[in-house]
Amino acid sequence: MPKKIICTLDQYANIFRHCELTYKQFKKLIHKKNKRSLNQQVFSFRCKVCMNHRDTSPHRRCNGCQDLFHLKCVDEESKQLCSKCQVQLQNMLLKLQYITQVEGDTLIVHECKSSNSICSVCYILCDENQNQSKICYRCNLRQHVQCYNSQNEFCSVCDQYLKDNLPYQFDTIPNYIQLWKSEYTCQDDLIMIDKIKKQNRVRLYLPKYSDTKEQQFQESYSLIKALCAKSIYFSDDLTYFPEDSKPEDNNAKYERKLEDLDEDNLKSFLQFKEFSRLGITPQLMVDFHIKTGFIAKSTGFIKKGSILAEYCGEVKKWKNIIFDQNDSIMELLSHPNPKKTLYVVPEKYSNIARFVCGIDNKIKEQVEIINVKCLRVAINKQARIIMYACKDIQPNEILYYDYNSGGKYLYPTEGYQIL
Ligand SMILES: C[S@@+](CC[C@H](N)C(=O)[O-])C[C@H]1O[C@@H](n2cnc3c(N)ncnc32)[C@H](O)[C@@H]1O
Repeated sequence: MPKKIICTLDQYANIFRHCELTYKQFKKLIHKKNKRSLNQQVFSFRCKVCMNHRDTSPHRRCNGCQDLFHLKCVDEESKQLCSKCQVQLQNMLLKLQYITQVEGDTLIVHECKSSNSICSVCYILCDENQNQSKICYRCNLRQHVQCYNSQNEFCSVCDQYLKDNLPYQFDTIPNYIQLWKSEYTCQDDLIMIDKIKKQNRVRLYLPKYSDTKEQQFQESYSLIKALCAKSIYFSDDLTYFPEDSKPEDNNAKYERKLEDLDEDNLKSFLQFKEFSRLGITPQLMVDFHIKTGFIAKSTGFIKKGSILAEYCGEVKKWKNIIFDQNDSIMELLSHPNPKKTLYVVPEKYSNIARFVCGIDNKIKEQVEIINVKCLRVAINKQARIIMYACKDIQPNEILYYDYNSGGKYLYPTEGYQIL
């Protein structure tokens, strides 16, 4: 029988604040998990909690995830950890030693190891075996169904956080995403260096954009919300953290197969970038699906050949992605020396492209629904990836792309399904 400890709610709160041993275990665990991406985070001087503020008010590094946060953005008593790690710590402590129950204003803590969790909203035990709880897609914590905001993919705490922190007007979105910009994101001028005589095999068009500001706002907002939920900053260009790669590593001469973008296609792409860099998407939005998480789908008719997005994220060499858990890796530049082959890894910086659903190309029905393809091109002598509609796309269609179309099977798609 597990040992029972009875304590008041105040004492309960203290258990989670002052359990030194488990706190250290937690720190070690999180530290291990983040060791690889630690250097990278040194460069992202953004508050982990409010995300969008770059002011120089007092800040510190979280002892858990090592990200920076403003002191003003966390509780007085818990200055060692950012708010996300605090909740994780609470749940982890619980999993290690306690199950709690509230009876009146008294809390009963059962001392035992358990796979159960407390609800991150009401702090009362959730039984994972009964279908009465859900996991929030932002904080990854479990909540009772009644504590969850059922209208939404997020728990009520995260939902409120996003409502309070995200822009609520279309005109404020470009300024908002400016705050997310990294100094390592390469926003180069796209210029036509040489006239390309040979036309590209695919004709790219500037897509149609929604007619009303309200609709455009819904689209951009859905993207920003999904990015924020996954702690990804918006970025519409490739990002080169010095410890991962340098822009010079992306030299199109290493890969002969890359096409230079012809004059008409470059023109369409330039026009497209003027909008997309401001966070304005073509008629696309990010929705949520219970089975796959976030998905990109159309909000209007999209003509075959329309540009949908540039595939953006951090650029990494093979050796830096080998142990990567990222689920959206895409090859950028195939180098004769495989160690120098470059990949786009949208882990911290990306755009709508990383929400495009994958398919399992061993299943015929799934291949048939592909409506997005990529054109891998050379612009300013650097490799870039442009996603475009490979067929007409009807309103409300989910976008599907074969992430293994390069034939290297880097991307696990077993068990994938059509939604
Ligand atoms: C490129 S990301 C797509 C965005 C992702 N859904 C998210 O919420 O961040 C790829 C991941 O989405 C999920 N996914 C995408 N397409 C899927 C499909 N057709 N069936 C099942 N899972 C899919 C898988 O978890 C995969 O690792």
